[in-house]
Amino acid sequence: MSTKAIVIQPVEFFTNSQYTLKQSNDLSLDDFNEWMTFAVNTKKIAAVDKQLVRFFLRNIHSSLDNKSLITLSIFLCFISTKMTKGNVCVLLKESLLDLFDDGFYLLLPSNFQAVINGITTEHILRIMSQENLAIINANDADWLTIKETLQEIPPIIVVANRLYFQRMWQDEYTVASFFLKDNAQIPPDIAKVKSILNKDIFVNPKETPDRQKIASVIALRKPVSIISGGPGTGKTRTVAAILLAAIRLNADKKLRILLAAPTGKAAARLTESLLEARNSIMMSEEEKDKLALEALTLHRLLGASHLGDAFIHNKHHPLNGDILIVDEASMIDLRLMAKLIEAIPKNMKLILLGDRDQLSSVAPGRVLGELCSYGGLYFSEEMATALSEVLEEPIALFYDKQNVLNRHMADMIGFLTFSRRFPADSKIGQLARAMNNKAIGEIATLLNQNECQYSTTQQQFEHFEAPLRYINTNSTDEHTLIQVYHGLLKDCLLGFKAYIEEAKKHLEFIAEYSNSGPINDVISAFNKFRVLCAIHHGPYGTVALNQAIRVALYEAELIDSLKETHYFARPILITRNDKMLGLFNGDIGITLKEKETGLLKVYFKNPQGKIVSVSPSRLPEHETAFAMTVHKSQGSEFQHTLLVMPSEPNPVLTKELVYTGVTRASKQLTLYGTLPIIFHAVNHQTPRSSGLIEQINALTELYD
Ligand SMILES: Nc1ncnc2c1ncn2[C@@H]1O[C@H](COP(=O)(O)OP(=O)(O)OP(=O)(O)O)[C@@H](O)[C@H]1O
Repeated sequence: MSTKAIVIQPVEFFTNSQYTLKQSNDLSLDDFNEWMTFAVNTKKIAAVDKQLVRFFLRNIHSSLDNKSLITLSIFLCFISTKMTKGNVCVLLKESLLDLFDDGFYLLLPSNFQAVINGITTEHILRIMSQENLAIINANDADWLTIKETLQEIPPIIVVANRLYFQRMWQDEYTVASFFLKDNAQIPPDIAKVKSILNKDIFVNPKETPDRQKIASVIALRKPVSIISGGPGTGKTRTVAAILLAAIRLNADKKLRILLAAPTGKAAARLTESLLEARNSIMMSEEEKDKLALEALTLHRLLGASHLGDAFIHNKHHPLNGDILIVDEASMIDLRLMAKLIEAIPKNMKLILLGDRDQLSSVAPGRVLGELCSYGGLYFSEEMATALSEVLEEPIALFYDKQNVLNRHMADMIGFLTFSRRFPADSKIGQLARAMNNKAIGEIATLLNQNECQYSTTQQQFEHFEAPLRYINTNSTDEHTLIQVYHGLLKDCLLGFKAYIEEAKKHLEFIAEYSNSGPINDVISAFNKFRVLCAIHHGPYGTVALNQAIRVALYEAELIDSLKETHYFARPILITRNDKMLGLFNGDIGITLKEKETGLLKVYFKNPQGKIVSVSPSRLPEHETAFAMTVHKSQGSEFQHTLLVMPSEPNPVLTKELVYTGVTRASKQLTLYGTLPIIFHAVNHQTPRSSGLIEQINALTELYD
């Protein structure tokens, strides 16, 4: 590798342009529209927020006065911004001033701030109700009982203090009622379950009680179940056990088993892990063949059409199968969960797998996390009896009547807690657990003990091979900051070197994309190391780092182009679905040269393990992927993850984000950041408003 100096590129920072306040006491709706246009252009609100306000105002029929129209517009704009931030509903407060306290108020020019002064939320809701834009209900039960009689449902629904867009409420209702559906499936004989699970499947448990066995009994007995656990806690192994037990319980019929995950990468990992899991359980060759299953993306499973967001499989045309396993369920947003649920026939068993502590979906909802809040080590009397029968442990261990929060829900949730990937002495595991528990002192001790210093002789941070490295980026000294950036780029060079050398080694062999062996090797080499950032912008964001890594690779003569947009070994991250090409948001491809033509092609491995190639000019929206956001890394893991935190606090910094970033590392984690920023993140949880729990509770009361 060349020892030439690394050139650090200037970093672009987001600059705010100014909005000129119109000096008028007689504000009109046009003025608010003008402000919204400015706010969209300066990325203070999304274009969809503006469109939504205009859409609603078109449906106003009476002649509201100017002030009411402006106030209503501001309110609508506010609720739209909340929904675009991932909330399913808005939790209402008494006055608009209180309601807007999360920063929206400060976005507004002072003239508009003055307009909403003293206005109560009730006043706005009354206007919306009069205009037939909203229906107001005192509580969930009210709404559930009158829902059936309504001919036309207005676009906004208010239940107790929660305001929804109608579609969101409907999706939440679909999800809530699905999880409470009657058990139309007859649970298998518990004695048979016991003999099957205890024979070869679960031997020598690593913990007492054996939570993998508990989760298996739950999944075999309930039509819908959730298995949540951190990395390496045996979710896939438990699924293999459940499927094998189901096959043995149904020896007389051919079970139709479906596997799916939200992204292509997660689907490919599920296929691979399940194939691997078969080797850790004693089974016949015939049973092994039955478990050689291929996972699909959820979109493919449901049959995404080339037009619009409708699916081929829905309540009128449900899926065909007996058991459906969906992995990485924390990534499923409310909308997709509702669509999935609608496509599930009555006799199909659904098992959701995921890690409740990971980042939620980008779109509204935190479905898995919320559902998991019902789980624990307590069950209804019926389930507790079944469990103690199979586990041969006293019932008192599992059944404490006082603790049953909601027996319908608790009975379908199994938590796995023993991580085989991160045993007690694993530093990555210790850090992840400390972050999850918000154990600030423990985090500080772990990071301080593993802090690495810059070696001026080697011009890099020491101990590149260590399992946990912390590099403190906190400094006001320019020289130190430059050194940190140098060290960071040197780490990137060391991390990506093996991948680029692998790509170069095969340069002559990649004759065509059907020759998948070498391409697989290059993709695997790339997947061993990754830079993850919390954000896009700033010196420690993906944009600046991708640019700087490219320059560093060029300076080290690992890549030979600095000018062209597309270049040999450029990793590509797809950011927009292209159904025609079969490429989806989150897919990663590698730019290589086709030997025969000498042309660059981007090679992707699809969830079925096939290599597909696309000319760079035909790629849908994409970015460089040396550095990517933690959000985009969900469902993947890398041997060595280099996690880079920003130097300033940011609303995206949450406990779920750092936990997800840290747990993407399977063997080595290098963390660039500062303790105050890491503590700031750990102390913030993803703020998402939803009424899923309230709806489930209200429905439980109705059903009971
Ligand atoms: N009961 C068990 N007996 C033996 N090995 C097990 C058992 N449970 C899990 N393992 C092993 O532990 C490792 C992790 O298990 P698994 O892949 O099922 O975890 P996971 O929770 O699905 O991981 P991921 O976070 O990658 O999704 C695998 O090598 C698996 O074979």
